[in-house]
Amino acid sequence: MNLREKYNIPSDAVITIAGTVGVGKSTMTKALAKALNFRTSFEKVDTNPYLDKFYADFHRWSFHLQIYFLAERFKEQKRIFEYGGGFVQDRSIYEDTGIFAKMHFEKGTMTKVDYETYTSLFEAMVMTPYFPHPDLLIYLEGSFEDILARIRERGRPMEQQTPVEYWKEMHERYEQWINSFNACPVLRININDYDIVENEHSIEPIVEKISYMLNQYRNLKR
Ligand SMILES: Nc1ncnc2c1ncn2[C@@H]1O[C@H](COP(=O)(O)OP(=O)(O)O)[C@@H](O)[C@H]1O
Ligand SMILES: Nc1ncnc2c1ncn2[C@H]1C[C@H](O)[C@@H](COP(=O)(O)O)O1
Repeated sequence: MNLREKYNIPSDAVITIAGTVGVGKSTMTKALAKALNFRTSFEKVDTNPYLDKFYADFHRWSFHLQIYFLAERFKEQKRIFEYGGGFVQDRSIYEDTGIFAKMHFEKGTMTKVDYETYTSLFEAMVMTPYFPHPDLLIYLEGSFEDILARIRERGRPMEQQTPVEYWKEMHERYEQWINSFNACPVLRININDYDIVENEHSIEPIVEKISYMLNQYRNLKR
C-alpha cells in the first residue's frame, strides 16, 4: 500500500507548494509527488526567456516576465484540469500577483499602468468561478538566514548577483501575504521540521498532516 492509500488522500487532489525563492518548493514537490504517486507541475526556470533579462534590468522586463509566468501557469492549470487532478504544483499562481507583481510595483520597478493591466488580466483569468482553487496550499517557511544559505548553495547566477535586500524584502512580504491568504486551506511547515534530502522517510509525517487537513475540509464542505 502506498502512502496515498495509507493516509486516504483523494487521488484527484491538487496540492500547491508555496514559499519564497530557495525555501525548498521544487525539492518538496518532487518528494511529495513520489510519495503520493501524483504528477508534478514545475516552473520552468532554465527555458524562461525573460528571467535573466529581468534580473539584469527589473524596470525593463518586469511586465514581460509577469505576463510570461501568467501564461505558463494558466497552461499548467489547464493540464491539471484535463488530467482530473492528482498533482503537486511547484508555486501557486497567487504568489505571482500577491508577492512579485505587487512588490515590483510598490518598489517602483513596474509602472502603475503595467501593474493595472497585469492585475486586471490576472483577475479576469484567475479570480473567477471557472478557475478551481487547489485543495491545499503547503506553505514552506524558515528563517531568512537559512533560506539565503539555500539560494547561495543552489547557485543560480542571476540570483547570486541580486542584492541581499531583494531576498529580505521578499521574505518579509511572504510572511504578511500568508497571514491574510484565504483562497484555499493552508498547511504551514517549517523547513527545520523535516529533512527530505537526507531522509526520504521524513515525508511520511507531512503526508499524515496533509491527510488530516484534506479530510477535515472535505467533511466541512459536505
Ligand atoms: N529539506 C531540505 N534540506 C536541505 N536542503 C534543501 C532542502 N530542500 C531544498 N534544499 C536545497 O535548497 C536549495 C533550494 O531548493 P529548491 O527546492 O530549488 O527551492 P525553491 O524551489 O523553493 O526555489 C537547493 O539547493 C536544495 O537542494
Ligand atoms: N512571478 C514572478 N515574478 C518574478 N520572478 C519570479 C516570479 N515567479 C518566479 N520568479 C523567479 C524567482 C526565481 O528566481 C525563479 C524561480 O523561482 P523558485 O522560487 O526558485 O522556484 O523565478
